[in-house]
Amino acid sequence: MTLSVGTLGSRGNLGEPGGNPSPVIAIRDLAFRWRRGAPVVLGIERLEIARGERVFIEGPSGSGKTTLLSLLAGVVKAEQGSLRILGQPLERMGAVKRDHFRADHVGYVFQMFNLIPYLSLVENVTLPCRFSRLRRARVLERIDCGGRPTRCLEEEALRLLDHLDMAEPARSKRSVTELSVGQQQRVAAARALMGSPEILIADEPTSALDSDRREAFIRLLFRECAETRMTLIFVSHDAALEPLFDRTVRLAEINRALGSKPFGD
Ligand SMILES: Nc1ncnc2c1ncn2[C@@H]1O[C@H](COP(=O)(O)OP(=O)(O)OP(=O)(O)O)[C@@H](O)[C@H]1O
Repeated sequence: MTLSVGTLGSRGNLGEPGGNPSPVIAIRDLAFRWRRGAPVVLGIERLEIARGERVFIEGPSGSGKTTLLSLLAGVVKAEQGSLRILGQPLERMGAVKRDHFRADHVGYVFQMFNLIPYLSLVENVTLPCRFSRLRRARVLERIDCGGRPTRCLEEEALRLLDHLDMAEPARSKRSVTELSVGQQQRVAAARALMGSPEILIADEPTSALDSDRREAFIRLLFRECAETRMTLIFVSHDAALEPLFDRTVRLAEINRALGSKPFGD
């Protein structure tokens, strides 16, 4: 099955200085198995996602949602087919290069948030800028702090936390361990947004929240993504959230490794 691209803009992808409206994510004939000899768990003929699109990934348990996110983030690599992110072929990159690529271009909100308990809220949020010079440079470009980069990073972290209604806990130096689940989630989102990565991936980030707070969180996420036309890939089991998104990708429909859809190894 072929999914069409919603063309939402034309900022040039990496390696395409002409600024063609090429997709931020492009998959062709991809096959992934967790280890050699094991069955293919994800087989996607074609999937394209445009810059700025907000995509809801839906599918039953075991259909490969988290596997797809791991591939998009470059945590794992497909043995067959091609996966281009920002025009770059991830399948041709080694693990170290993929780690750098992820640090520079992908923000990830994990299901369990993965905040670091011995760091302050602001330090948790500025973390991506320790791993990525590009994300750090983007913050420093945006804020003038009189040549004091650490202050710039802290200011940006506080701005993001403020937008996510977390400025007060950050200023009062609350520990990560004292935060509610909803508050931890917002810190995790601020961390993923820090340094404006082109792609934001969120894996079930709302599963611990009640429905009102889920929707409020998503709207906050949308607002931040819209500022830099970030592409949002969002996985959830909650069908009520689906209409908020530009598009839904149904893995049960496109994953040829599932059920009746034969997949030629
Ligand atoms: N690290 C792993 N090693 C081996 N197999 C795995 C691993 N992670 C997932 N799988 C297998 O890959 C398939 C897809 O799993 P995945 O976690 O991507 O599904 P999912 O749609 O995210 O499920 P859920 O909604 O339950 O989180 C399943 O058959 C699963 O058992």
